[in-house]
Amino acid sequence: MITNRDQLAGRRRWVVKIGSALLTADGRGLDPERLQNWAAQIAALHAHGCQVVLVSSGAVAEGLARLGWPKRPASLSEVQAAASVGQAGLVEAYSRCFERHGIRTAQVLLTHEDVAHRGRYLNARSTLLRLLELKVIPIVNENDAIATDEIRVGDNDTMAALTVNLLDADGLIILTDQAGVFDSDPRRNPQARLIDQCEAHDPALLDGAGATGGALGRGGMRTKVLAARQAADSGAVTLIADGLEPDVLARLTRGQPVGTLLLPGQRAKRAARKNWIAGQRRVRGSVRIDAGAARVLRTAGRSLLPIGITAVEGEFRRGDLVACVDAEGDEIAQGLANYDAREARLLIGQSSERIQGLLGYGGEAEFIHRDNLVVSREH
Ligand SMILES: Nc1ncnc2c1ncn2[C@@H]1O[C@H](COP(=O)(O)OP(=O)(O)O)[C@@H](O)[C@H]1O
Ligand SMILES: N[C@@H](CCC(=O)OP(=O)(O)O)C(=O)O
Repeated sequence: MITNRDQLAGRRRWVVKIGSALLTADGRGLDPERLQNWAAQIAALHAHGCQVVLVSSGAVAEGLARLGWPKRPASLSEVQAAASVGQAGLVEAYSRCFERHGIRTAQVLLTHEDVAHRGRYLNARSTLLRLLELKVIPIVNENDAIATDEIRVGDNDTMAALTVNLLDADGLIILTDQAGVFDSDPRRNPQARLIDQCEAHDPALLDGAGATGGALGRGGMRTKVLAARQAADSGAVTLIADGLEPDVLARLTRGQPVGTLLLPGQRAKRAARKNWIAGQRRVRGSVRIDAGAARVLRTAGRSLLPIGITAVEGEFRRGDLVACVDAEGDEIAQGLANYDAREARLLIGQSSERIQGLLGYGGEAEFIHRDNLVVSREH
C-alpha cells in the first residue's frame, strides 16, 4: 500500500483528468498550446511504459466558443447541444496533438449507466482495457449529449474516479487551475495553505473544499476530494495539481513534491469491481462446478472456465450476477457471467477453444473472469 510519494515511481496505470478551467483560454474555446503540452507529457509517460486514460472535460466550453455563445446557457438542451458541438472539436484537437507523437487516440463517451449497469460495465471495461493493450489513449468524457439530469454523473472528477475503479488503475491525477488542495478555497482566502499529503478519507479535508467551480467547471474542490475517496476505496492514490506547472505529469508520477497527494489509507484494498459485485444483491442464476474448479476458485483465485461447469440453473444474461455452487450445493463464489444462460448450457464441460465453434462467435475464454469473481466465505 502506498504511504508516501517515494512509492509512486513505477506505478503503471494512471487516469489523468483535465478540467474545463484549465483547457480553455479565458473561455475562448480550447487552448491548443496547453493541449499540445499535455499530449507531449502523456507521450513521455507512454514511452516509459505507463498506460494512461485521459478523462477530459472541455466539450461544453469548446461548444460555446464554436457556437459564439458568451456563457453557459441555462437550458439543458442548449448545454447538450453545445457539448455535442464541442466534443467533436475536443477529440479532434487531442488526436492532432497525439499524432505528432505517433500515438492514436479513441473517444469513449460514458454515461452513468455504462458504469452502473452490469452488462455495460463489463463492456466499458473490456473496451478500455483493449485500447490500452493497443497502446491507444482513450479520451473519456461523459456523454453530455444524452445524459439527462437523472442519470448523469455530473462532473468529470467523479467520472475519472469511476474510471479508476473500472480499470483498477494505480492512480488518479486531477489537473486543475490550483496548485492542489488548500485548507480553504484559495480564491477566497489568500492565507489558504496547500496540503502536501493526507488521507483521502480525512474528514478535515472536506471542510475547506468549496463546492463551486469556476465559470465553466462543475464541481469545485469538493467533487475532487470525493473522487479521491472513491479512488481510495479501490486502493488508488490521487494527486491533485496545477496542470500548468511545467512537466507536472512526469514530476507527479516520479514522486516529486508537487500538488497534493491523497492516500488510500488503511482501507483494505479490495478491487472496486469486487466491492461492486459484492454489493449486487440479485443473483440471477447459478452454475454447478466440479471439484477441480471449486478448488482453484477457492484457493488459487482463478477464473471459472466453461470446462469446470457441470450444470446451469436459471435464466441470466451476460453481465448478470451468477452463483457458483459445488456438487453438494454449497456456494463457492459469485461473479459476473460472460455468457447468458442459453450460451452457458451449450458450453457445459467444454474447453475454451471450442467456444467459437459451439456458439458461432468468439468471446471471452472464461465463463467468469477472476477479476469479476468474489469467493464466498468458507462454511
Ligand atoms: N480547498 C480548496 N483548495 C483548492 N481549490 C479550491 C478549494 N475549495 C474550492 N476550490 C476551488 O475549486 C476550483 C477548481 O474547481 P473547478 O473550477 O471545478 O476546476 P476544474 O474545471 O479543474 O474541475 C479552484 O479554482 C478553487 O477556486
Ligand atoms: N462533460 C463536461 C465537463 C463537466 C465537468 O466536470 O467539468 P470540470 O469540473 O471542469 O471537469 C464537458 O466536457 O464540458
